[in-house]
Amino acid sequence: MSHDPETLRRALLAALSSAGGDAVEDPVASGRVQDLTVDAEGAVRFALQLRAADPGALVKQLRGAAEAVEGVSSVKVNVQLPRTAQAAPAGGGGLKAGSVPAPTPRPGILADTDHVVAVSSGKGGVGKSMVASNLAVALARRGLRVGLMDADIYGPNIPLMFGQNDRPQVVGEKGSEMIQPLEAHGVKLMSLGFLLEEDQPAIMRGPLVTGVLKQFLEQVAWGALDVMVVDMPPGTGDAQLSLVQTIDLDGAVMVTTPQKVATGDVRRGVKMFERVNARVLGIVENMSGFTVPSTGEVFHLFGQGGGEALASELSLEFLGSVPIDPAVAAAGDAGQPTVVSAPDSDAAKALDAIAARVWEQVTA
Ligand SMILES: Nc1ncnc2c1ncn2[C@@H]1O[C@H](COP(=O)(O)OP(=O)(O)OP(=O)(O)O)[C@@H](O)[C@H]1O
Repeated sequence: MSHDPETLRRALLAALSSAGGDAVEDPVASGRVQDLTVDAEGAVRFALQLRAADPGALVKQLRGAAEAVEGVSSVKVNVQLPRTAQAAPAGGGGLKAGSVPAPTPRPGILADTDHVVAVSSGKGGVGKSMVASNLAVALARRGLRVGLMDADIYGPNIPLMFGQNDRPQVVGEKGSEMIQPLEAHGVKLMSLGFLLEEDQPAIMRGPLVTGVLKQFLEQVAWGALDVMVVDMPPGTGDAQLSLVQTIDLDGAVMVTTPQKVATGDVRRGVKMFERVNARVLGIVENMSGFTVPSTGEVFHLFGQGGGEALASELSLEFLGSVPIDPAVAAAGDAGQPTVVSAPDSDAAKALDAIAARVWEQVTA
């Protein structure tokens, strides 16, 4: 049965108006639902401007209400997060002239994923997996459909950070089986760590790495996602380069610590992304300083300001800094990313603001 787009539009606006319930001001009347379009096939798109006070489930509720309208075949919500003071852009706005690839439909791999963001670092141990995990969970808590792929197959940390070590299920007919991602804290997860024995090291050569990851991307039943976060292998070698070429990124977040040596590695990482025309969204400085809880005194154990200086030198956006916080390490070990385990900590607030800014950048 075909539906007149204008009738459908009216039905949609009515459904969206009341979808948030009493706790939320009517999202249509308040002008936060924008650019609603319906095509002849019943494919619906609209933008939703979130506010800081909105419940995390609001996007889901609105999407569900739209999907329930008769005649609607699919729903895409372009979620716009509230601006955060902490994540105000600095430096050159994150873009290098000429390095932005034209937006192209994602062919085959991740066809149902709107945006793909890689989290990368020039070297190991700087907190890349920690940033990737918290980024994914922070975005999921704002109602987005989020996937997290642990592509750090040399040391897959994501299962530990999410407290997950079950083996994923394989579903579907013989010959077209798909791996079902696990889910924790609202994020769909896949990691080579789920498929390896605990003490089995994942030592592979470059081409094998790419093969395994490509298979991951093709054979995992991710479903429709607003954003996929990819925890990249550390370093800037061939494996990383070919992975970047395989996944058609929206952009990369570079994680560094404040030391000089670490910023040198990031420089190489940024060059790698530029070589394949992938956009670098900006730089996150992790382990920026330690505040003594009893005195408030701050110790810059690993130096100070390296990430910000590097961002400005490379004309990249400085996305924010995450302090050293024992709660961050404890959260990782306890299987709960910090934005869940200690949401009021400075580290969690910084990570949440970074997530909001990253989303703003990929949807701008
Ligand atoms: N801001 C922080 N405060 C305290 N501990 C942190 C912080 N950031 C990271 N850590 C801890 O440092 C360790 C390394 O972090 P993580 O595994 O995220 O780094 P990585 O760059 O992904 O490392 P690898 O290269 O091994 O994958 C973890 O134990 C993590 O909990």
